[in-house]
Amino acid sequence: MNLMPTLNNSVENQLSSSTSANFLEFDGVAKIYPTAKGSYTVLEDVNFSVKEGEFICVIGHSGCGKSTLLSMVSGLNKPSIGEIRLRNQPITKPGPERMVIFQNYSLLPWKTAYENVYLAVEQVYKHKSRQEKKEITLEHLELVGLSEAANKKPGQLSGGMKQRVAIARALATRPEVLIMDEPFGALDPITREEMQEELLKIWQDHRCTVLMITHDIDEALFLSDRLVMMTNGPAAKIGEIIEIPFARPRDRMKLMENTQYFELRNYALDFLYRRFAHDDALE
Ligand SMILES: Nc1ncnc2c1ncn2[C@@H]1O[C@H](COP(=O)(O)OP(=O)(O)OP(=O)(O)O)[C@@H](O)[C@H]1O
Repeated sequence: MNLMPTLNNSVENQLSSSTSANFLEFDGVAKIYPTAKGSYTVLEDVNFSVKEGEFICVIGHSGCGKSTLLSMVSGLNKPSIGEIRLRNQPITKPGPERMVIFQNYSLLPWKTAYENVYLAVEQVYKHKSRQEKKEITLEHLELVGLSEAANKKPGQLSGGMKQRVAIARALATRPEVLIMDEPFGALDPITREEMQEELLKIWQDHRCTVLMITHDIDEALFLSDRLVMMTNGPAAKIGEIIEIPFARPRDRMKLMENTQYFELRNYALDFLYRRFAHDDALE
């Protein structure tokens, strides 16, 4: 089968076709770190537009600059050249409309699940009453199936439950952009698949824009609308963008019966292991 209608091989085409979307735009972005040995260019000439409500996965070999790229969307890091704009406004600092979820959950270990979520709610909804903030917190713990565990501390929760708390905490602040840096990387394969399905359900209901780093091609094909594949660093760029055409809601078993799924999977594997092979093996 010819993959060409599905694969958008030209970053330039991608740009010209999506500039009208201009929800989130990467415009000539480069990141150069000063090091003891001189300047180190991590990312170079990244141009990319994301539509509102899209689910984007980013894949690439270890060290190519995926986290650096998304940390610039969060505002925790700044481009050295170019800019990233959200609704035409350059991103210069962190903001509650952009929330980040990390692999290691980053929960406060001495606070309960409820308190971890409540703290974020309190920071964003300063004008709301205590009762309203409580309701928002409980609603989001329920959303991720953790009402029963609200009073447990992170040390009493499994990895999947801790990541659910992190998702509840991020979503409770109603972000426009959810940035996820390998959120399920520390989970066992079964919990990981469960979390992917939960995330899709939540995303379908709440419809924020998601940017997610993953090392797992199957995860990317199951979750995303488009898969951004990075070239190797230094000076990594967007190599290719694959449009993932599968209808939603997605059913993992049905996807596995779809020959196009394996064609896309093989295409992505070929990109990573042959065309941009690297010493560090992906999963
Ligand atoms: N503050 C910094 N100063 C200098 N170099 C840095 C700094 N932060 C990151 N780097 C380097 O930038 C490169 C990209 O790092 P980054 O964490 O963005 O990659 P990544 O693709 O997310 O990697 P991984 O998949 O292993 O998490 C790496 O070589 C890293 O060592």
